[in-house]
Amino acid sequence: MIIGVPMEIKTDESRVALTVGGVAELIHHGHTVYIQKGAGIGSGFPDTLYESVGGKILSTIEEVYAIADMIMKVKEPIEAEYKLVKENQVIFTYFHFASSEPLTKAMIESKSICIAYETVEQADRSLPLLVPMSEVAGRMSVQQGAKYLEKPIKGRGILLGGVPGVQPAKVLVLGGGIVGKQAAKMAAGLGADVTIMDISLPRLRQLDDVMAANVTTIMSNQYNIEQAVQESDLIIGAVLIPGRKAPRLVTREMLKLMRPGTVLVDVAVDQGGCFETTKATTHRDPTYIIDDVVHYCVANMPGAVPYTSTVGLTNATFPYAIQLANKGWVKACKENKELLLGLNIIKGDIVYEGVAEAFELPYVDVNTVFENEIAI
Ligand SMILES: NC(=O)C1=CN([C@@H]2O[C@H](COP(=O)(O)OP(=O)(O)OC[C@H]3O[C@@H](n4cnc5c(N)ncnc54)[C@H](O)[C@@H]3O)[C@@H](O)[C@H]2O)C=CC1
Ligand SMILES: CC(=O)C(=O)O
Ligand SMILES: [Mg+2]
Repeated sequence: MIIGVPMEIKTDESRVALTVGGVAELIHHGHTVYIQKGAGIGSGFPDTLYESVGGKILSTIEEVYAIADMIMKVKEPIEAEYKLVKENQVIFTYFHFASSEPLTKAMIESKSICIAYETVEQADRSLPLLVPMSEVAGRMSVQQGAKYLEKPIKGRGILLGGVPGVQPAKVLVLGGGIVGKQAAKMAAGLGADVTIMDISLPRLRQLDDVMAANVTTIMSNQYNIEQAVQESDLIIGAVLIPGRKAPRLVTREMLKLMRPGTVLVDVAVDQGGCFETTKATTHRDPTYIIDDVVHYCVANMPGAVPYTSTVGLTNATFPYAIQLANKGWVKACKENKELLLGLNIIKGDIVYEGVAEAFELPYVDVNTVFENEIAI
């Protein structure tokens, strides 16, 4: 198979979809890998290193899309890339379709096969291709939150851990999954007074068992959230209902109850966000203020630490990529239930229910599509 790795062109996104080791392994299995010039530089992989293991460098993004049977990316195609995606081409990347109707419609029109990292799902319902980036974003959310709590950038002016004789900041984490757990660990490690809310009691039990004494677990409901936001300094949005739009837990009205300078970090922004006032921002211009409340809503947080994120991400994606390359998408997805759940759009049909529901578009059972594929 011919695999293409374009350079990420989302603002300040420096991750790349394959490491040099990954390229070497694909070539070892008989595949050809084209990498766009400079695609790996931000993650520490210069073109010469890719070439040293047999990777082929192409100068432009157009050439990469034109030649490849399968495109491996990190972030969803952005508008400039829509027209480059070809019929029957496999696109293996994060899509977060439920948060973007234009992207969904463009990929339907492209007639490509869209396999979304974020919906590949294991039998225990874990999301193996989201986990490593959620670990990064969870840890980063506290780093960013601490920074934006500083007064010169309009935060409350409070140090997360306080100092002896002074109370620490209060951190509220909405959603106690991967992002939430990592965020709580970091905030607790810095000495903050941390509360995690989740709707899953078993999850709250697990967290209670492993967290430090300065972390409290509370059931997530509208009343508890409304109470907690009033006394929190930093609120981290970390909820997820896989493949669907994030639930809006913090309303615009609730901002009025918060203290001026409260910082909201909405990690769930890539699924539409869990604050009503969330709108996606970029690393270059990461925050905005509404009602004196600082919002940080960067949809590709791990992109800012590509040395860590590229390796973390590709450690997880590579075992699936090699199956897609060796077997082709139909056989790979039929034989691997985890990959099957990654299929979101196939040649114009939406085969992931949450995405169809988000935009009230028709949903097609993936098995019907498979029957047609095999009949061809
Ligand atoms: N902005 C960025 O750069 C990044 C964003 N993310 C996003 O972060 C979000 C969280 O991801 P993970 O932690 O991996 O998901 P996860 O599935 O591990 O955890 C989500 C948690 O939210 C809980 N939840 C669902 N509804 C809730 C509610 N109403 N109240 C409280 N909790 C609720 C679930 O029970 C679950 O424990 C996702 O949208 C993911 O795409 C992940 C990585 C990077
Ligand atoms: C998960 C995701 O969207 C990211 O790592 O950018
Ligand atoms: Mg994202």
